[in-house]
Amino acid sequence: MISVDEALSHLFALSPPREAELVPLRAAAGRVLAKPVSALRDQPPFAASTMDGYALGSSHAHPGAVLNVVGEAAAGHRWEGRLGTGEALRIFTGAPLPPGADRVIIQEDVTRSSSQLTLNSDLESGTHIRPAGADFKAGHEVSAPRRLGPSDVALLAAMGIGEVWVTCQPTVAIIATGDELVMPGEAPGPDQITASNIFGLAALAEAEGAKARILPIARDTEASLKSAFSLAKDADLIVTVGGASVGDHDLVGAVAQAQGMERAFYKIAMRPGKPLMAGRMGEAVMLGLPGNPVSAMVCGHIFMLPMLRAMMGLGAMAPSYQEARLGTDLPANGRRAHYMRARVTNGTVTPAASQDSALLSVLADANALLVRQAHAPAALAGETVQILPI
Ligand SMILES: Nc1nc2c(c(=O)[nH]1)N[C@H]1C(S)=C(S)[C@@H](COP(=O)(O)OP(=O)(O)OC[C@H]3O[C@@H](n4cnc5c(N)ncnc54)[C@H](O)[C@@H]3O)O[C@H]1N2
Ligand code: MOO
Repeated sequence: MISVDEALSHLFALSPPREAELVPLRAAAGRVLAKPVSALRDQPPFAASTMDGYALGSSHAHPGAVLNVVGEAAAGHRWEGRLGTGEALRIFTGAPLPPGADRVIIQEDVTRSSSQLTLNSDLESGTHIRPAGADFKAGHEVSAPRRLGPSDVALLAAMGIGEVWVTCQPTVAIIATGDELVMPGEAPGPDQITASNIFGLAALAEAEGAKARILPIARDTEASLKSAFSLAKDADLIVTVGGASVGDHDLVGAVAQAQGMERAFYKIAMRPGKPLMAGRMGEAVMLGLPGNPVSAMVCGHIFMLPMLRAMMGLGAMAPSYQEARLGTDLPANGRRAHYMRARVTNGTVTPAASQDSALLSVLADANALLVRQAHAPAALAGETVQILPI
C-alpha cells in the first residue's frame, strides 16, 4: 500500500495538461486561461465624468460663481473644444472631460437659467472625475493559468478581448461494473441495487469543468469489461467503479492490464479507498475506484479532481485542506489515513456517527472530510485538525 501523497504523485505524472483551444469570450467562463492576455488600451481610455452635472476649471468652483454653459458632452459623444475662463460644459456620467476642465459639479449643486449657471452655496467635495487608465492601463496582464470566473470574464471584456486561449476540457468516461447494478429508474431484481456513485462522479467532474460521459454498466465478465474499455478509449480519463478488490469477481485490474493498461500502483493506505488503482491505458489514464458508493466519491474528491485540475493546466496541487477545531475526542488512527465524513459548523468539525463506506445518506449530510493521518495519535476535542470542505 502506498500513501495518499505517493498515489497523487503517480496520478499527476499520468495527467499532463491538455492542449489549448481558442474560444469566444462568451464561452470562456469556468475554463482555465492557457495564455496570458494583455489589455489593448487604457480603461477608461479618457478622463471621464463620474456624475451628471457641469464640467469646469476648479478655480471657478466656489459658491455663487456664475459661468456660461458653452456646450454638452454625453457618454459616447465628446464635446470638441477647450473650456475657457468663466465657461462650463453640461456633462453626463461617462462622458469624456474636455481640456480646461478638472472638476465636475453635480447638477443638484447648481442653478441653471438658460445658458447661465450659478453654483449653489454648498458644493459637494470631490472632482467627480475618473482619470484615464484608472481601472487598468494598456498592457495590463491577466496571467495564466487561471480559472476564469464571472469577474475575470467581465475584466477581459473591458480589456477588449473577444477570444481567449483556454485549456481543452478533459473528457471523462465513467464505467460502473457489477452484475448487481441497474440504472436509476430501472426495476432492480431481488439481488440488485441501483448504480449511484457514477452519477455523483459525473457531477463532480462536470462541476470542475470536465466533460463526463456515463457508459453502459459493465458486467462482471471479461467480455463486458473489454467492450466497456473499448467504448471509453477516446477519453482522457477512464474511471471505473467497483471490481477493484480481491474477490473472484473483481476483474477490473486484470482486464484493464490485458487491454494494455500499464499499472502505476494498486492499493493505497487510505480509508475509504484502499483498492484504488491507476495506470496509463493507450492515450488515456485509467483510474480504478472502489465500488462502495462513498469510497468512490471520496476518491473522486481526493484523486479525480486534482487529476482533472492538472489536465486543465492548473498544476499538480493536492486538494486544498483547511483547518478546523475538533468537536469531539477521537481514538488513535490505524495504518490507513482516514477521510471521515463530517460536518463543520462555525469552525468546529464533528465526524458522522457511522463511517461505513456504503452510506450515501451520511455523505450527503456531510459538508467536509475530516482527515486523520495514518497512525495519528488520539485527538482531543478542541485540537486543530485538517478538513477538506466538500
Ligand atoms: N478480502 C477483502 N475484501 C475486501 C477488501 C480487502 O482488502 N480484502 N477491501 C474492501 C474494501 S476497502 C472495499 S472499498 C471494497 C471494494 O471492492 P470493489 O472495488 O471490488 O467493489 P465491488 O465489490 O464491486 O463493490 C463494493 C460494493 O459497492 C457496491 N457498488 C459497486 N459499484 C457500485 C455503483 N456504481 N453504485 C453503487 N454501488 C456500487 C457493490 O454492490 C458492493 O456492495 O472491497 C472490500 N472487500
Ligand atoms: O476502503 Mo474501502 O474503500 O473502506 O470502503
